[in-house]
Amino acid sequence: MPVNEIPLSLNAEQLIQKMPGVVFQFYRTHDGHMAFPFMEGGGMVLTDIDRDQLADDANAALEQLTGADFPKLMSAIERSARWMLPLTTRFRLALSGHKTRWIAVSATPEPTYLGVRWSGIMMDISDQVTEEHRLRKLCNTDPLTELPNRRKLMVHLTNLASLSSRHGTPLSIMMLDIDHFKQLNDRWGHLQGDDVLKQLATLTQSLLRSEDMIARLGGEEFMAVLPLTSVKQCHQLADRLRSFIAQYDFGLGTGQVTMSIGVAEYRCGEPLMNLIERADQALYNAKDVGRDCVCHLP
Ligand SMILES: Nc1nc2c(ncn2[C@@H]2O[C@H](COP(=O)(O)OP(=O)(O)OP(=O)(O)O)[C@@H](O)[C@H]2O)c(=O)[nH]1
Repeated sequence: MPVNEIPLSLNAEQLIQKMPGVVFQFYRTHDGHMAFPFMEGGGMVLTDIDRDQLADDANAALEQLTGADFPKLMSAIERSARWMLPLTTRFRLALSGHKTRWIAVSATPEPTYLGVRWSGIMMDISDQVTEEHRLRKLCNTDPLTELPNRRKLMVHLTNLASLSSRHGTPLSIMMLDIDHFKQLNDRWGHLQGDDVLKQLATLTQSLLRSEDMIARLGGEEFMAVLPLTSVKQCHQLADRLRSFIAQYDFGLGTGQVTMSIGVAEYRCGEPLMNLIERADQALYNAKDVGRDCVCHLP
């Protein structure tokens, strides 16, 4: 039978019931009253929702949205209403007995004498959001040590530098490099080398504050970013870290793994590359004067 002759088994209303999402109309009156006079469909979104209440008054239900999602949704609605632009946003919905679900909204506004009316759809996009989070983590994480990678660190450092410039607060970095790692690999094997990198990641993370970030830049090189820390404090901390590592066993016997560390403090408004180059140069000096030490440029 030709495709255009296949009979429709459902009318529009039945079709909406079978959709994996919700079709709705939403009003916001001039005095801020909100309501969903029409809301039909299938999928998770409608479980648990009192549609009669929403048809009457949606304010109370919307105010229960998780965390920052209520103000975010309200400002998206405001923007859409003001400029008559499509309303496109996402928010979390806590359904009792279920994990919090992510809902995507897409709706078209039109002015009415009462206020603004939107017609649109809502879909449960929780699986898609979980996948997005997984991919984002993958993009920002070093697979061997599970530390943040260079990309994540640079975003973090850029934000902290901007805060430091704005508030005049100190910000320092450490560039850390394992000494003679090639020899360690040659002597104990690459797998043991990998294990040292992993242990080092756990160790340094446990010795730093939770607001500090340590990232693996690649190979045997790491960088730590320390907000609200002067270069003097950073130097002291780096030396404590260095000394702890030099005395740590790593399963190879103490004294087998040492690190050289270069430290530098951010100068208000300077390009980040200058800061990184100073720490790098300090690290180079630390290697030059015999390794297992901390240096900073005068
Ligand atoms: N096991 C292991 N080794 C790595 C990894 N990434 C880089 N390396 C090794 O790290 C070694 C780094 O060697 P070099 O750059 O010569 O530095 P080094 O031997 O530490 O010497 P200095 O830094 O001058 O003290 C190389 O042999 C790399 O193969 C990794 O993920 N796992």
